[in-house]
Amino acid sequence: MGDLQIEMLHGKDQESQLLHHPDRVTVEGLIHQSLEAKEFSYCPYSNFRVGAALLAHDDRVFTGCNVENACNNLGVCAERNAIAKAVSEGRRSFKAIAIASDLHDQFISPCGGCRQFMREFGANWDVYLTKPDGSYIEMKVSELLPVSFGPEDLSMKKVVKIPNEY
Ligand SMILES: O=c1ccn([C@H]2C[C@H](O)[C@@H](CO)O2)c(=O)[nH]1
Ligand SMILES: [Zn+2]
Repeated sequence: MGDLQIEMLHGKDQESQLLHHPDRVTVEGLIHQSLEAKEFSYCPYSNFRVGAALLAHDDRVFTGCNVENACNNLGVCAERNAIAKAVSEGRRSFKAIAIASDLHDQFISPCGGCRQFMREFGANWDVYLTKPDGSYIEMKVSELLPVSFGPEDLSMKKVVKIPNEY
């Protein structure tokens, strides 16, 4: 590694930087923000609070909580809420998302819809599945949603050309 690169890594968790992961302090901060976001959860139907904190490429953090509805299927998950906030403020590139719930013994696992929503913005970024004590496991979007379908697939070669107008 060149001197310049070493200098750029100065003061950071070098291994994390080399692996293109956020450093430990950043990860812990993001988890803390997901736990805080959980406090705003609106979940009168499930009583299942979820919070998310999404780290964009420019290091801005967007938080989200689940927001339920009397018309049940209109509820939105914490992760999707955070992603929609970020995209609606011009961010489409993400480093990581932390997800928090109140489950005592389990790491919160995102639903299938949220996995697909994350995958829309790339498969190679980090997801931290946490417990309320701040412990976590780290997974890539691609591990949570293997053999995924994404935006690139829409423009792959097809056997027939479907005209725009029928
Ligand atoms: O990863 C998850 C799992 C569940 N929920 C929400 C959806 C619903 O409001 C409640 C119960 O499923 O928790 C999330 O927001 N994120
Ligand atoms: Zn979800």
